[in-house]
Amino acid sequence: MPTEILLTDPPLWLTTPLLGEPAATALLHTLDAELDWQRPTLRLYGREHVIPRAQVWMGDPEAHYRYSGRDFCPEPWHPAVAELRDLVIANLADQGVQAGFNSVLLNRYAGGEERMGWHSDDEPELGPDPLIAAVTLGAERPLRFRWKPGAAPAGDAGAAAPFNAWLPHDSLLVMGSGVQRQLQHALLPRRIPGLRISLTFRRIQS
Ligand SMILES: O=C(O)CCC(=O)C(=O)O
Ligand SMILES: [Fe+2]
Repeated sequence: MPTEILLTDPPLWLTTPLLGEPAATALLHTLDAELDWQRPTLRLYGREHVIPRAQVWMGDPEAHYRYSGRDFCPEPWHPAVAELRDLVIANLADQGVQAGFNSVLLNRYAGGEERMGWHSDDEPELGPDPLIAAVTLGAERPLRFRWKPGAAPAGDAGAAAPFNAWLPHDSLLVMGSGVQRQLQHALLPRRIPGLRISLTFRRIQS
């Protein structure tokens, strides 16, 4: 499986394809049809906002998670998601990376206007230095990265600039050690039509 290295320090890389066809497209439709997609409201600066996407939180029963001030209890693993989790773990093992995931946040973007704002996946439950594996199915959109203040690599100005990681259908983006500490990422609205579902596998420490 071809791998494209986006950053070496901290490590950020993209592997495509992951499942191959027709499996990847079949999985997109299975998840779209069979999951109980939720649009919770979040409190931001004292006001309630419906999130601009839909989501499902899934995982082992003990993998509780606080996100934007709310406590999420995971849904049990859908068999297709559990199978994908194991494939991602095997793919990482092939690349010499030991990883275990007890939970996944699934995000469903109905079209280009749906989005996720700037953040790092740095909640305390994830531990000091999480490895997060993000699978994309459906429309190809860019995940935008920007360096946190003081974290950008020294040297030429280009290395410190924000950049896009284009995430094609059936791809695996790995955010390794230091990515959450040094960078933020966002899925910004773009005039790119089509359904996209992402699965960000994580390990919650208990
Ligand atoms: O949809 C994406 O690719 C990004 C999702 C993400 O950043 C997250 O689930 O924390
Ligand atoms: Fe994220």
